[in-house]
Amino acid sequence: MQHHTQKTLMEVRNLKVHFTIKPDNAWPWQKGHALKAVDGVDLTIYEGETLGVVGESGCGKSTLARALLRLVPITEGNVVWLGQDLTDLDKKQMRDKRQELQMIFQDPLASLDPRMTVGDIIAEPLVTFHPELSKDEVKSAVRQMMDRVGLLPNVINRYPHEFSGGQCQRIGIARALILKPKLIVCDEPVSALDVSIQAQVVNLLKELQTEMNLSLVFIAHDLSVVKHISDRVLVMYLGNPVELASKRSLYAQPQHPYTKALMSAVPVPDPRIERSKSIQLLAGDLPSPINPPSGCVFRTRCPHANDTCAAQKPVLSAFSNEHQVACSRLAELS
Ligand SMILES: Nc1ncnc2c1ncn2[C@@H]1O[C@H](COP(=O)(O)OP(=O)(O)OP(=O)(O)O)[C@@H](O)[C@H]1O
Repeated sequence: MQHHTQKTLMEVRNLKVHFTIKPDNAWPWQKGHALKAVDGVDLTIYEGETLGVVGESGCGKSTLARALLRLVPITEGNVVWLGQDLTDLDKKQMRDKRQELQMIFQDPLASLDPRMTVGDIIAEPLVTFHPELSKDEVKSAVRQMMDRVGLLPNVINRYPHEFSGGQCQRIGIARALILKPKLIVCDEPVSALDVSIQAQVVNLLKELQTEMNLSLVFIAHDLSVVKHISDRVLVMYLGNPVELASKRSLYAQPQHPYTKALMSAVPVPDPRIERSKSIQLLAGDLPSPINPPSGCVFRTRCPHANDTCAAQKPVLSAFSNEHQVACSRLAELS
């Protein structure tokens, strides 16, 4: 598989993020329980690759994204960045790492400071980490980056509210790239944008990735959005990884019943077909991460679940050398 020859940037080991529920926000039976937003993720991120992360709302994608940059407290496990465990670092050391690890957010306007001009927003990380640079040097770096992401030079003194969602996301991308990071975690960067704009932003990220040898973690709630940009895709369900594979293998032969259901929900020209198919395949509601099902967390919605699934929690295991699946019944079903 292609990535075996690539350098490892990040190694995520048994990562768990559990939130404590504040007594005021909880029903009596929930008190003292943890909300298991991410419950045991193992993952390697290679240099220059794009890893898509997909799952429905609430499955823990955003929490996983934030945990990779330690923007949420990590309950258990490790995030090793270029051989160094980020969970060992103090605040100052972690802040310094932000030069190499950046994030792009879902709501482009909300993530930009409304009182700052575009030029200042993009310059800020550079000014913070490189106080030695002259004003002219900063300005020229900002102009270059603006050009690179498709913003015209004459907008440099404007404010975020004057821009469309797509342009705001370009500003966010320029800001994330100005320090030439190695990894960018993109948390649903196009979900809030018009469908007609989504492809432009995805294509821009892909171009920049190739040009700068960036690695991207690209989060989305449906498989069609990550298909174009990803080298590998991780499918999450209720805080757990259910399938991790090369793009080719995942889309050609999805193995996990949840992934198969997601595939069927990928928009098709006739909306009536899409709806009836996804309902048929994914019956029932998403269980609560406060009280997840025992064993396999997907079993309550899985058409193939049996007693083993209730008793044993499956872990990602090799289906082929480029494809891992967490399903106890894989051998019988595939
Ligand atoms: N700070 C927090 N405190 C308590 N619970 C949280 C917190 N952040 C997230 N959660 C909960 O963790 C679970 C996972 O949330 P997360 O936002 O990671 O999911 P997601 O897959 O990104 O969903 P979405 O697509 O809606 O953003 C949810 O049940 C959510 O309510």
